[in-house]
Amino acid sequence: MSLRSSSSTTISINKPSFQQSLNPIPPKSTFFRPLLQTHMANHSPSKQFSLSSIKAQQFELKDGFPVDSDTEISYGDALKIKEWEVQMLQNEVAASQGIRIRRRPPTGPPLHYVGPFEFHLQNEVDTPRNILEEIVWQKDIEVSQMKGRKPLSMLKKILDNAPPVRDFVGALKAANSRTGLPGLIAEVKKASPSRGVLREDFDPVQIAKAYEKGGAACLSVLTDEKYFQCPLLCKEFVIDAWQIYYARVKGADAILLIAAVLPDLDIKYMIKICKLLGLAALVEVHDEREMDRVLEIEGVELVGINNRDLGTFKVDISNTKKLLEGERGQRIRQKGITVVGESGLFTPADIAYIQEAGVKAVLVGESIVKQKDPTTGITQLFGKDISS
Ligand SMILES: O=C(O)c1ccccc1NCC(=O)[C@H](O)[C@H](O)COP(=O)(O)O
Repeated sequence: MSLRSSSSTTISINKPSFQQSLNPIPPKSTFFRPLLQTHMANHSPSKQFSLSSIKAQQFELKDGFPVDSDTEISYGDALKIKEWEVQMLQNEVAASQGIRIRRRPPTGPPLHYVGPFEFHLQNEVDTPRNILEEIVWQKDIEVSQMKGRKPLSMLKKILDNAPPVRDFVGALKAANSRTGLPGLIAEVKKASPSRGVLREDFDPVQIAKAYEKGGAACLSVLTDEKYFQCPLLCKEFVIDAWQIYYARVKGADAILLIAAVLPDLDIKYMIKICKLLGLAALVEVHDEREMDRVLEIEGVELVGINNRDLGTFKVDISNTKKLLEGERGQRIRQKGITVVGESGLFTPADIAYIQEAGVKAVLVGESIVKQKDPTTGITQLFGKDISS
């Protein structure tokens, strides 16, 4: 749409400027409620715009620069601007915590709009900067659509029909005590953004059964119907509390929370929901700053150190060691946190290396899912049979 100022300069706002694939429906700000509520209380449209004659700050261009003017715009547009501002505020808060992944803007930013924040080039704002950001923006659309089909109220009604939660952390600890090796979370995945297709003949049930036979303590899969004895991690890009309920309804026993994506308040809130539902939360970090943030959050029992940088795909297993060294490592042990070493583990030497660093569990995908027989793949990975 466009606004026409008194000097008849046309200024476009809310232009559908996203990549086509990212723009089928208007997303909603569903999360970060405390912040959003505070922000909306201070900036509520009802405070700034009357319903009958809605006035908003607007801009005409003079010598190419925006100039405030008092003109009428629709209530809907005013709300869209607010929603966009709140989203930008969320990104600002996340950035202050070192989170480089931004949440998808609710609409294209108004061109030349100067709100509480200043914007620069349009492309900086409406184009994902790396694969993880793209995944998260796509997830926003997916979750909005799924929530439309299965609202939270509906999920809550069928929550009791879900199978009982199995003890995810307990299973890892038990495997560690039994074998003297890190408990294995075996990942069922057909492909990944960094490695492409890993297995053409992909039968998730057969692979999961082979993992179980090979001695996996837990399984990591995309949310699916439950077929297995092992506790299941729903390996998802969780950005909305709704996904946690959905995972539980589908039989998950644990979910993944990625610190590179979620601000502290979101992680705290989601951990509370996990506890309410009896789920374990695997909180994933990649660097020291993320680890330090997570160590400040109460109730974290399971931390995954991802050796893969999800922005660049670079894998370095010494990352696990680095994050478990010195005072930080001591703090983790004092807190009784179970640490999972994730990604890039291919050989018994790799397992020994990160076990030495202090992990009690590992999350492994590629090296075992690619094997013709994943059961044998597990034995080869650990250098011995860990099934009994
Ligand atoms: O694996 C990817 O390419 C990837 C890209 C973007 C986001 C997440 C991604 N993977 C998730 C994981 O971290 C791994 O699936 C998991 O840790 C197992 O790793 P691996 O044993 O190296 O398959």
